[in-house]
Amino acid sequence: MEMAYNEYINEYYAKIGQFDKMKSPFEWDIVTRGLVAMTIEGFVGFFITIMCQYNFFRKPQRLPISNKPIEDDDIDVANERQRVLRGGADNDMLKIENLTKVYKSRKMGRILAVDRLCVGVQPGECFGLLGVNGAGKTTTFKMLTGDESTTGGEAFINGHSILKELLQVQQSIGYCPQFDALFDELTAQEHLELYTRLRGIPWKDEERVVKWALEKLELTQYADKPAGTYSGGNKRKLSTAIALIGYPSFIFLDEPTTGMDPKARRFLWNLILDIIKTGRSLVLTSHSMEECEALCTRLAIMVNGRLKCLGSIQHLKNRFGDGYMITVRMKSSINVKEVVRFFNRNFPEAILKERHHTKVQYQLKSEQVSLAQVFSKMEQVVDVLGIEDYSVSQTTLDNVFVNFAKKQSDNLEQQEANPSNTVPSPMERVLSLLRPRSTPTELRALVVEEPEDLETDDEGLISFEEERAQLSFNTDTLC
Ligand SMILES: Nc1ncnc2c1ncn2[C@@H]1O[C@H](COP(=O)(O)OP(=O)(O)OP(=O)(O)O)[C@@H](O)[C@H]1O
Repeated sequence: MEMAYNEYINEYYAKIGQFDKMKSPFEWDIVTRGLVAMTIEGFVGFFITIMCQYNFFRKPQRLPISNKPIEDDDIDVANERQRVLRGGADNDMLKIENLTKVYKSRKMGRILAVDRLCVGVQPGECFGLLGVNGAGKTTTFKMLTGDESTTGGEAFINGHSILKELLQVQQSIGYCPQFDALFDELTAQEHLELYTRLRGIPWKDEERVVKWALEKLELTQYADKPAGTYSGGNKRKLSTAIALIGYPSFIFLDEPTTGMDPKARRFLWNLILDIIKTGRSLVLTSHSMEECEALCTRLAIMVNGRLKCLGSIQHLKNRFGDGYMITVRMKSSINVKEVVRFFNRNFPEAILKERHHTKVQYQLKSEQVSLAQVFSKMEQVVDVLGIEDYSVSQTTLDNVFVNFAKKQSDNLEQQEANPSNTVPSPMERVLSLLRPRSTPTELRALVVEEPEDLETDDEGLISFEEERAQLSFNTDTLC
């Protein structure tokens, strides 16, 4: 603007013949001043960015975590923990040892997002990480990919530590984040070119790799359109294509098929199956049980940051969902009580799973009653109880998931129930300094037995419960 204005004034002076008043655009107060300021700003900004990247300003505090078994762990989860901690997973592509993350936020207080996660993923495995919203899946991914710092524990990808060799880890992984990290103005072609260069793919191979990725994800027709104009499904495809660039040996896909149409979804599933066949490994999060059934060789369900069950799909169904689900739909809600009474009398072992306006659902173990008995008893009362229709099905992965999902506590609910977590007024802050600190809600439940002597420094062998107690007294220093 200043150059243009100066040019305009110069033209005027030239017209009236006052050539001595004309100024060069490079004079200090016209452009040079701005250029110098921008140069300094550029260097300072770059320096600050580098310092932030390497956590120069604030080193995340880490907690030593004991390798003791956790009492209420499920048997499969406990076995996996033992396998990992005793070195049985040393040859796995991914080894996670007691990975823990505590977030500290002004509004919510401290949140234990991931709690002592232990798991190993073998070569050629597609491992599914399931859980309701807020269970801690994305946080786990972020820690493994270096997006977030870890509060405790360690993980190895391809034998490289995420704490000490993050660069090597990042070179061997592909990551499709939950929210598309795309530049709206760049086209698919430009995105892929950018990532092939970041991945260090030789210039001569760039064109071939980009073409391969575009074709593999069926994005060729959108190659030259800006990503900002893509549909949700196509954005996911592009994010997945970016994750596959450079033939990474380990791939993290965070809800990759969200928003994709059924055809595109199946296409991606086939692609994932092809990847596994090449001996590479994959960790996947999804809210689609159908997807997990189609892809996952093993899966785990996460609740409140902890693994609640782990194993192959068939194993989980056998352990947690064995039996039948009987769904009864009534003509009117008046008969619901009658149906409940009928079940209590005839199938006393049946567990009431759901009860709605005109619908009830019961679960029955298959060894408790045969299918023939179920049908014969139901047929006798269809008309008497005013049953519109009923169905008997084997329990699905959905049922298993819903059972666990019910156990997830909602942080927001806790937050509302605990007014001490809300933002305090300045006066309250001053008063709180005079009061002894209380344990925040999220961690209070876990601080079951407070250690008698918190000062004990047992060379890093402090138990996790003690560590949590310490944590509660040490609010300000946590990252
Ligand atoms: N940056 C953050 N600061 C504070 N709390 C956070 C932050 N990120 C996540 N959380 C909290 O950590 C917990 C786990 O969140 P996370 O995003 O890992 O869940 P998720 O299982 O991936 O859920 P979704 O299925 O919705 O993606 C939640 O309670 C969430 O509120």
